[in-house]
Amino acid sequence: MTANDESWVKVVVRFRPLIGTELGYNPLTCIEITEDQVTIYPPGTISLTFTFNSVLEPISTQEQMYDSAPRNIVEAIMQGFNGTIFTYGQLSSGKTYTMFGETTEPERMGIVPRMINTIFDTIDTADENIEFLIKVSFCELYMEKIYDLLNPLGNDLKLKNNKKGPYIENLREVYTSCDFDIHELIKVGLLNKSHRDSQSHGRASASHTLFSISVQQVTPEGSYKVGKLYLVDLAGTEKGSVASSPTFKHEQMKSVNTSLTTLGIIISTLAEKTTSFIPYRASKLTRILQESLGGNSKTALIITCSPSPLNVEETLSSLRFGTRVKSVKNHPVVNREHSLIELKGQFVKKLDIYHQMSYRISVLEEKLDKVNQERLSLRMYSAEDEGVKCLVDYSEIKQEIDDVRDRILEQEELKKHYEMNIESTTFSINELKIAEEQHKINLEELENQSNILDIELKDIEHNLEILVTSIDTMSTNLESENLDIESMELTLAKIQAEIEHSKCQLKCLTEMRSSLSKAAVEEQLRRRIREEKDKNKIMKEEMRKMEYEIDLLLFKKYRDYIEADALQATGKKNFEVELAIDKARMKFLEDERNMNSVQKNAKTQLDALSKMLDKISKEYRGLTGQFSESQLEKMIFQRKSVRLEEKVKILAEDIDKIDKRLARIEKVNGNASQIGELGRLLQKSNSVNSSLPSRRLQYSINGGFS
Ligand SMILES: Nc1ncnc2c1ncn2[C@@H]1O[C@H](COP(=O)(O)OP(=O)(O)OP(=O)(O)O)[C@@H](O)[C@H]1O
Repeated sequence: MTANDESWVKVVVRFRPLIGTELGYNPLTCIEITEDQVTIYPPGTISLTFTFNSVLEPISTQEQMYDSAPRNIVEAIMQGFNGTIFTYGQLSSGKTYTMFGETTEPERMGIVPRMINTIFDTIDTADENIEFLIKVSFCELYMEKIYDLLNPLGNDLKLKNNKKGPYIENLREVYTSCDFDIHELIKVGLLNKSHRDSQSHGRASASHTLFSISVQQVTPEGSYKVGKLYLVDLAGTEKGSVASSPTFKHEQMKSVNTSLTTLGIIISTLAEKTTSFIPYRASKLTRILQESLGGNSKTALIITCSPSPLNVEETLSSLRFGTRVKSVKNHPVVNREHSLIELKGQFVKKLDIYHQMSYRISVLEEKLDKVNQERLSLRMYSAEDEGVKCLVDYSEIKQEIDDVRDRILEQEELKKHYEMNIESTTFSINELKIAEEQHKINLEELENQSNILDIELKDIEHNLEILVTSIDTMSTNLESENLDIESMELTLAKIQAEIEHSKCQLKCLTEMRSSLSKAAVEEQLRRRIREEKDKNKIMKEEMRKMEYEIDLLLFKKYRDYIEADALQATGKKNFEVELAIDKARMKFLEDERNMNSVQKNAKTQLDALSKMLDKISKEYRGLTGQFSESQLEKMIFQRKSVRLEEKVKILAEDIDKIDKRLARIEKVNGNASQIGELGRLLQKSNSVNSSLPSRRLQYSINGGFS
């Protein structure tokens, strides 16, 4: 089997040694291997024989397995082909052992570690001018979800398509230049896998693992070829009579079945060639491996089987699957691209051959002309048998000419091909030139933009300086405003103390006023007047009584006078009566005097009280006015203090904003693409800046903020 072999899907069957309960079963095996064939003897029924590219005994070594097909595919990768190696089989049939083996023991190493050695052996012996670029990825497909085994955070990755075909988005691809690194990466990947497997029962058997390595080679002339290899350890097929885990859940089985059934359908469709539609998109596995199945890839399927009659059904099922895969034809081609220098070199060589051929044709044509001339002269002069000889010579030459013509045609074909190549290359060159021109224009534009950006940057720096200065000024203003606020607060406290004092005074006055209210004074006065009037009344009563007594005495006197006249004896009595009258008159006058003085006193007191009342009222009015003034002043100060607080808040916010902008500006300074943003920020900052002095102005004009 060579790398250039035409049908490039190889199927190898590998039987593993007996394990577990198989060792105690009788008969031990139901298989017979003869070279590329295996005959299965199912208990109680007829035997079936299958032929494959290779069938490996249970005692086969890992090296024999690697040499059966994988090695050729790996070598083909180094020639620029794509390749895929699958391991397929029932649960615990030896898929993982075949694919990875035991990486610590060289003899028991599986395909993957051996593949790495082959690649690096080839690199070691290759032309030292060739540059190799190697990248690897390692992922797991479980329940139709893709997990990155080289990145523990790479869960449920998306499968996307680009013009090259399907690819896994965000899958970590590690570039590496030494085999040790790749061995380490595999260890890391397997560790991640076993960690994930331990979190979910049955996952190990229900997941497909995909290891991929791509090798790109670049010559000093610029041509390159790239080969990509997929190594796929498929999930176990559904029924595993020996080791099927009780934890292998229904959903897991369903998912495994979906992908493996799709794989089977695709392989059957490709083998039968009944339709051109291949349902690659039915599962993620087949989508990823599209090129490996019926496409541009050299593919090997390694079917792992148990030799025990206990697993005969699964073994037969796997072998039938392998038979179908065998009929699939892939069409691998080298993924190569020649450099322009190489194409030109080839063209020059072919041109040289063409010129040589043309020269030979002209020589032969000359020869032919000569022969024709000879033949003519022979026809004219020679016998018939001699003519036959000449004709024989002529046919040989003709044959030679025809050959040469064919070769010329071939060369012309080649020439055309190379001309086309050159044409397309020239076209590409022209396109490149156009692209270069465009690139130059873009470059110029970029330079212009860069200049503009430089200017803008300078502007920004300048504005920044202004901004910093204005921030300083604002800070100073803020400080002085803070001082203002402090002094205003002091004044306010004083005023509040005064208001409190005034309130106390007012309270006292109010109390005084209530105790000395006009009504009360009036009432007091009225009472006194009433008392005086009563006294006066009593005195008047007494006076009336006295007048009555006087009248009575006068009457008596008159009567006595009359009687004295008459009697002249009553002269003494008259004198006594006149004396009593004089006394009563004197008392009356005194009482009248007393009453007048009491009235006079009461009036003086009333006047004094009225005056006092007026004075108190005046004082009360003054204090009330003072109190309302204080209240007004307090309100004004309160309003002023609120405004000042608001102003302080605005200033603090402005400073905060400016700080943030400054931080952003610093950030933006290093990134020219964000300069527009910076400009906007700066404008905003400037507007903030410019708005501040106007506020201050307003404040100073109005004696406060409005
Ligand atoms: N060719 C072989 N030589 C020696 N031991 C083998 C061979 N093949 C498989 N084994 C052993 O058989 C057991 C099962 O193999 P392995 O785990 O590779 O099976 P599997 O098909 O990958 O299982 P699963 O489907 O569960 O992933 C392991 O203990 C392994 O070491």
